[in-house]
Amino acid sequence: MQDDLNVPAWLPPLRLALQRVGPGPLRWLFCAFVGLVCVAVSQLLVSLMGQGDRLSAAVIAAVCGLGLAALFSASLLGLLSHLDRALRYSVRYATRDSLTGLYSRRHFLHQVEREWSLARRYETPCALVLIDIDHFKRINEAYSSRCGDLLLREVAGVCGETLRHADVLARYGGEEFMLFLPHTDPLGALDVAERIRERVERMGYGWNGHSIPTSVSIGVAVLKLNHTGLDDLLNEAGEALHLAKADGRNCVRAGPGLLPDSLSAIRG
Ligand SMILES: Nc1nc2c(ncn2[C@@H]2O[C@H](COP(=O)(O)OP(=O)(O)OP(=O)(O)O)[C@@H](O)[C@H]2O)c(=O)[nH]1
Repeated sequence: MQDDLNVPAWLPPLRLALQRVGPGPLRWLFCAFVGLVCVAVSQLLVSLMGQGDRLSAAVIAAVCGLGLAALFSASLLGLLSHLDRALRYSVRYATRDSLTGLYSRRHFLHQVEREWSLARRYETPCALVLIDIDHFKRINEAYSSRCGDLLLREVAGVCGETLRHADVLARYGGEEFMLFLPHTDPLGALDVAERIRERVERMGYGWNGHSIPTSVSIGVAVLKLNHTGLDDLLNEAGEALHLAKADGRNCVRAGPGLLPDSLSAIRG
């Protein structure tokens, strides 16, 4: 899913143009401009005082005018380029988690609230998948929090590996990831969750020569007719995750009423 960048369409071509000119030529342009202004002012003064050659003074003044226009354009491009970069930077930091590069919780909720309303209005299926790394505290304590940080990045990468364009993945909390799947029925959502669980189990994370067995517990919930807000879906995903933890971790559990009992527990 794309960021809401809100960058005007004319900014990128301008930025490209400025990048082509580059900072070095811009500096030379500025020096040339200052030189031209000096010459122009002196020639205009000479011309106004009725001395010297009026034609050459006018030509020099015109050249200076062009130089001024060129410099003004270049400065404007520079300024726009800076603004564009600053805008992209601030959008990225407002919407992304700095460690994993995934969406932040706030941005996720903002995006998903809209998607959830659409799904409810048009009665299309959608699902929430809550993913939590097992025994993460132990890993932090045994191998350092740097090791934990890198593990978070790895798991984020695995979670994002097979997503569709419309799916929304976020770092939801410390060692928790949340995945919203629009247009996805319960079996589809359970399938995605199980694939993520398997991939994490197989990813083979290592730290300083130690192999660290890694697993995730996953709770899955889907939109139901009796849901009145996104919170209902979030709560059900949370409940399913608790079930997965209580059932020994490294497994996927479905939220209440999502599937018949015989199907609601998938063990990895
Ligand atoms: N390295 C690192 N650790 C974090 C980060 N955010 C939260 N944590 C740690 O994650 C740990 C989460 O611990 P718990 O909530 O007990 O979960 P757990 O140890 O995974 O236990 P279960 O979920 O029950 O399997 C805490 O020790 C937090 O300090 C982070 O950004 N980096």
